[in-house]
Amino acid sequence: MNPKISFRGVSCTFQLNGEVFQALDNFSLDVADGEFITVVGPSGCGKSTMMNVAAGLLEPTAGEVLVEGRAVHGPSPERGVIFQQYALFPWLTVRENVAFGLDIAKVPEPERRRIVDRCIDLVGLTRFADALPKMLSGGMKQRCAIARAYAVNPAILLMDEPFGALDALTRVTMQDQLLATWARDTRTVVFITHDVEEAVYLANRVIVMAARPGRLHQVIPVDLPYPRNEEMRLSARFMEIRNQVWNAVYHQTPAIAAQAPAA
Ligand SMILES: Nc1ncnc2c1ncn2[C@@H]1O[C@H](COP(=O)(O)OP(=O)(O)OP(=O)(O)O)[C@@H](O)[C@H]1O
Repeated sequence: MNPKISFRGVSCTFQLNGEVFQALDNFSLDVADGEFITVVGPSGCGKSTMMNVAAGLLEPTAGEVLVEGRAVHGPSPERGVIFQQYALFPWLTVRENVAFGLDIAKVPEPERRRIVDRCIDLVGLTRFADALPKMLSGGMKQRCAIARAYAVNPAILLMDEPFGALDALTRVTMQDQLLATWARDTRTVVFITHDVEEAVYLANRVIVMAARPGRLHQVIPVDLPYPRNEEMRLSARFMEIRNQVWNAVYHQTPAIAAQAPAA
């Protein structure tokens, strides 16, 4: 079967203080339709750069990203993007923020209301539907951003550390909600995280990147069945894969190993 997303030899360079800096070097990866992949790696290894190319927000210096065989040259509603910074419109309520993409797509009113209510409910913000973003906590803002991305029902979700700013409990709940949504309504997901356990818990495959230059380091399949649950986090197999990902991330080089947090 043809991949949903295909990174083909993607390289990105930036000019930094008059010098050429290689943020991503010859990155190639196929992502299958409906696959959930997570991306981990040391800071500065090009994770966001890779995602920005897939989102169509950045043109690569070499190579290309194909979606269903078509080259990406700009953003598209088929690719929903969620960043750690919530990027909500401060003057719109939660409901209006979530409805934003549907307004642009001219989805008629009864249908729009149904979708907005469902997405707000999915992220647990029903009581705050008429609140402005300034009245929400960080976690609630992020849930609103996620509801907004879900509302336009993109075939591909590109998520750049979406749960990074959430407290531990909200984060675990959001992981389960994301997997439940994905199981009901399968999309292709590319999810960047710094959290190795989160990477293993969510993914079909964990992509480990390396830095200087940013590149693909290892692809680690996660052979745990779905639906995943809290008990699995304590299973021997989960710990085994988690340790494999941990070693791939933090023992790439002695310099990175020296900075590694306690395992
Ligand atoms: N627009 C830019 N101009 C110059 N350098 C850039 C630009 N964007 C990214 N870089 C550099 O490219 C490298 C990769 O950045 P990127 O944000 O993709 O890494 P990352 O793996 O997502 O990092 P982190 O985990 O810290 O978020 C970094 O060294 C960064 O400083």
